Amino acid sequence: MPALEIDDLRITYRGSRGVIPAVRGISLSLEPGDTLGLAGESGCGKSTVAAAALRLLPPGTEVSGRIMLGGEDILTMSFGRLRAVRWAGASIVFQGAMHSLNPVHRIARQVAEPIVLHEGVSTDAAEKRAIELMAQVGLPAWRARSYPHELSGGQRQRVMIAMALACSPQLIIADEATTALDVMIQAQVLALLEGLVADRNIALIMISHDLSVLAETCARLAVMYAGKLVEEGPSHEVFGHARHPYAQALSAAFPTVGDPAERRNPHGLAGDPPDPAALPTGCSFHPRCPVVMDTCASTQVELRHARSDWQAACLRVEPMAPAQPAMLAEEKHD
Ligand SMILES: Nc1ncnc2c1ncn2[C@@H]1O[C@H](COP(=O)(O)OP(=O)(O)OP(=O)(O)O)[C@@H](O)[C@H]1O
Repeated sequence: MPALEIDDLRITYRGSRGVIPAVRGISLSLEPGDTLGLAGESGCGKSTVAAAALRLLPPGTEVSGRIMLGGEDILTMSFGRLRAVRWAGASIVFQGAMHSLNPVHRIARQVAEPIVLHEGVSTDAAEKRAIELMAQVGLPAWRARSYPHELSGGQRQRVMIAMALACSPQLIIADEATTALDVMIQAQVLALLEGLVADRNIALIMISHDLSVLAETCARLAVMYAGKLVEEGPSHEVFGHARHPYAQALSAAFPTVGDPAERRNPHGLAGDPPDPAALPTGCSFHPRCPVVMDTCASTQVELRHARSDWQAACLRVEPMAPAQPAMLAEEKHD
């Protein structure tokens, strides 16, 4: 059973800024142990997808489609079940989550909190587990008695990862979890997270605007633009050999993992992403596309398979030929 299955997810915010269709029909599937990097410029809807996966969107937000976490429907489950699923079924490490540690409580107590809440064990037993978890994320036992302000940024982010792992979820979403850290520490924390999820067969979605970091950590990459996926495939193909011109531009903007000196204009493109409340017609990327064609302004392009494991939403991508009837007959015969 997939750890997470998202099917035709659509999310619209309604508020003082008007109607904002932030996510416009996204489908994703992750088996246990799968790692997926979700990339795209600011405002393309990455965090909205993450928040939806745990039903953390603001009240009044319109959501349609289906989000199945380990076979359970997140969008329709009761609040009681939802409380049980958060931390224990899936957990999110947000950008700057390290600032959300409670300054007046010692570290061990905070890591122990979800364990007490979800597993009903005593505080002492949970703190013992917390210290074991801290060792697994590379923090010495004596740090258990520290307060958050006594830890460096990297150490606090390790604490957040320990909390995310505490109740053995089947899915972890890391949303720009290491962006605030310096490059060396970022690499250490990412390697740690990668190892921990692999050991435990946890599915991981890692969100970043930096495609090179995602390609290093995740087996597959998905690139979002204006609320839609524009490309999805194996990391070693999408990073460096992308089919969609937007994914190509993102790859070119982050050519080398973790080397800020090599980073060119992070957009690598003229202009900005469109206002989600006033999207261009046809392909949303066409006004910025370096290889735009006349038909792009009038044609909505959905993801098409360039290969069985690789999809891109661009008219220039030659769709894979459909399987021949003779081959199908042979498969049936087998
Ligand atoms: N609570 C909200 N109310 C109204 N609009 C929102 C809300 N949260 C996000 N948005 C809008 O939805 C769109 C998608 O935002 P989202 O934060 O998901 O993008 P993102 O790709 O994660 O960007 P970033 O990398 O900057 O976090 C943006 O236009 C954003 O302004």
